Amino acid sequence: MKKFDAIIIGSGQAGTPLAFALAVAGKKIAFIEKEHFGGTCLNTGCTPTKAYIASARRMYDTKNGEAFGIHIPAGSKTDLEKVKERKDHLIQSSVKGIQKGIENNENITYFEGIASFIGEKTIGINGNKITADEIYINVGGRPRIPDEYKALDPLDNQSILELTELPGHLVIIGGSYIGLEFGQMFKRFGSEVTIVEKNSAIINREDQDISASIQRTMENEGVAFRLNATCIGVKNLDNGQICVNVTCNKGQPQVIGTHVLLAIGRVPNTDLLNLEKAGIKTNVQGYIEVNDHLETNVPGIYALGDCNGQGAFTHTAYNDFEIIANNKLQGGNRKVSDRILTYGLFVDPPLGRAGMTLTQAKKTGKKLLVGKREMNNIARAKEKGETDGFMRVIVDAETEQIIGASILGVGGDEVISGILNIMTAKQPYTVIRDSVQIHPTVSELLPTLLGTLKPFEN
Ligand SMILES: Cc1cc2nc3c(=O)[nH]c(=O)nc-3n(C[C@H](O)[C@H](O)[C@H](O)COP(=O)(O)OP(=O)(O)OC[C@H]3O[C@@H](n4cnc5c(N)ncnc54)[C@H](O)[C@@H]3O)c2cc1C
Ligand SMILES: NC(=O)c1ccc[n+]([C@@H]2O[C@H](COP(=O)([O-])OP(=O)(O)OC[C@H]3O[C@@H](n4cnc5c(N)ncnc54)[C@H](O)[C@@H]3O)[C@@H](O)[C@H]2O)c1
Repeated sequence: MKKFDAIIIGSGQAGTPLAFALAVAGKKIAFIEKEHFGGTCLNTGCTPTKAYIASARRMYDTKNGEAFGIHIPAGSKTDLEKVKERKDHLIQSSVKGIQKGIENNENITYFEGIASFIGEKTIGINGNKITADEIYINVGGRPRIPDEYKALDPLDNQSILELTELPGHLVIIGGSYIGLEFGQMFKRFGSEVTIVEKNSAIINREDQDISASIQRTMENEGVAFRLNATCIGVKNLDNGQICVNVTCNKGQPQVIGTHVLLAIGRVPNTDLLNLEKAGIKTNVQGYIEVNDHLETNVPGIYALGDCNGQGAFTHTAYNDFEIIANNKLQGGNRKVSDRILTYGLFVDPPLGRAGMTLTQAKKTGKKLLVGKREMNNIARAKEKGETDGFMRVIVDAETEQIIGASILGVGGDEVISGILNIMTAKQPYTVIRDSVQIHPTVSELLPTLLGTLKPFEN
C-alpha cells in the first residue's frame, strides 16, 4: 500500500488550492477527482452561470434601448450554441490550467476516479489502496432529485448548460439561487419562464421586502411565479410537453411547459465515500460534522467546502482552504467561526448580502439602528436607468457595529464589500459614515444612509 503525506479527495474550490499549497511545502500528495478539475463552481456552477448571465444581459440591452435614445431594430435573438461555446471556452482554459499545474507538479500524484474509505486512514481508488496520516475531503454536492422526479429526467444545473436550443417554456421548480438566476437568464434569452415555489416567497431566507422586490423586477420582465405551490408533481404528456401540477391558492392548478428545471437544493456527495469504514460522523442530511478547525471526529481527517455544511458558496469553500493552509503551514489559528456570512444573488439587479437579515437581527433582542434607501433616490442608479431595489444597513446600537446589510440594486454585489470590510475590521459604522466616497457611485449613498439611521421599533 502506497503511503502519502496527505490525500485530497475532490478537486473543488478547497481541494485544488490545498493540493498546490501542500505540494509547495514539500508534501507528497495523492489528489483524487472523479469528474472534472475545478469542481462545481468552475464546470457547472458559478463560471458558466455568470457567463450566461452576461450573454442574457446583452440580449436584455437590445430590447431596452429606446428609453435611452438608442433605437435597436427588432429581431435580436439568442444563439444558445454560441452562448454555450463561449462558456465552454472559458471553462476549458481554467480546467487546462489546473490540469497542467497538476501534471507538472512532482509532489502531486493524480488519480482519476471515485475515492472511498476502506479503513480509517485508507482509501480505495481504482483498485489501489493508498494511505496518509492526513486526509482532506472536499467532495462537494450534487442536485437534489427526489425519487418521484427521477424517471422524468428533469434538467438540472448541469444538463441545462448543455442545451443548444432554447426551451419554449421552461418551468423551474424552486425559487432560490439556482431557480432565479436561470429563470431571469432564460427569459432574457427568449424562453417563457414559470418559477414554481412551495413557500409563500421566493428566496425565502431573505427579508420579505427583498424577496418581493426581486419578484417584482422579474415579473416586469415577464417571468411568471407560482408561489405557495402545495402539491407539486410533474408528468410527461403525449405531445412531448410537460405538465407541472402546482395547486396554488391563486391561478390554474397546472403549468404546461416544454422543459422542467429542478432547482430545489443540493445534497452532499458524502454517500459515495463509505465514511462508516473510517467512523466519520455525518449529520442527518449527510454533511460531515467538523469542529471550528474543520477536523472531523477522526483526528487527521478534515472536511472542506460544501460537504461540511458550514457554507454553500465558493468563497466559503476557498476560506476553508485558507483556514487549513494557515493552520497547517504557518502555525496559525484560523477558524470557521471567524468568518462573516456573505453572498451574492446574481439576478439583475444583484443582491449583495453580509451578516444578518432584519428578521434575524430582530430575534437577537438587541437595540437596533436601521437605515434604508431606495435605489430610485440614488443619482448613479437614475443615470443608469436601473432604479429597482434598495439598500438596508442594520447596526447594533450599543456597539455601533454593523451586524447586517442587504444591497439590492445596480452594483449591489460589489458595493456590499465596503460594508463587509468594516464588519471584518470590527470598526463602528461611523467609519463609513464619515468617509468620502466617489461621486457618482452607488457607494456614495452609504455615508448618507448611515448618517440617517433610525432606532428600529420591534
Ligand atoms: C448553478 C450553480 C451556481 C453557483 N453559483 C455560485 C456563485 O455565483 N457564487 C458562489 O459563491 N457559489 C456558487 N455556487 C456554489 C458553488 O459552486 C459551491 O459552493 C462550490 O463549488 C463548492 O465547492 P466545493 O469545493 O465544496 O465542492 P465542489 O466544487 O462541488 O467540488 C467537489 C469535487 O469533488 C469531486 N468528488 C465528489 N466525490 C468524489 C469522490 N468520491 N472521489 C473523487 N472525487 C469526488 C466532484 O467531482 C467535484 O469535482 C453555485 C452552485 C451552482 C450549482
Ligand atoms: N449566487 C450564488 O452564490 C449561487 C447561485 C446558485 C447556486 N448557489 C448554491 O447552490 C445551492 C443550491 O441552490 P438552490 O437554489 O438549488 O437551492 P436552495 O436550497 O437555495 O433553495 C431551494 C428552493 O427550492 C424550494 N423547494 C424545496 N423543495 C421544493 C419542492 N419539493 N418543490 C418546490 N420548491 C421546493 C425551497 O423552498 C427553496 O426556495 C445553494 O446552496 C447555493 O449556495 C449559489
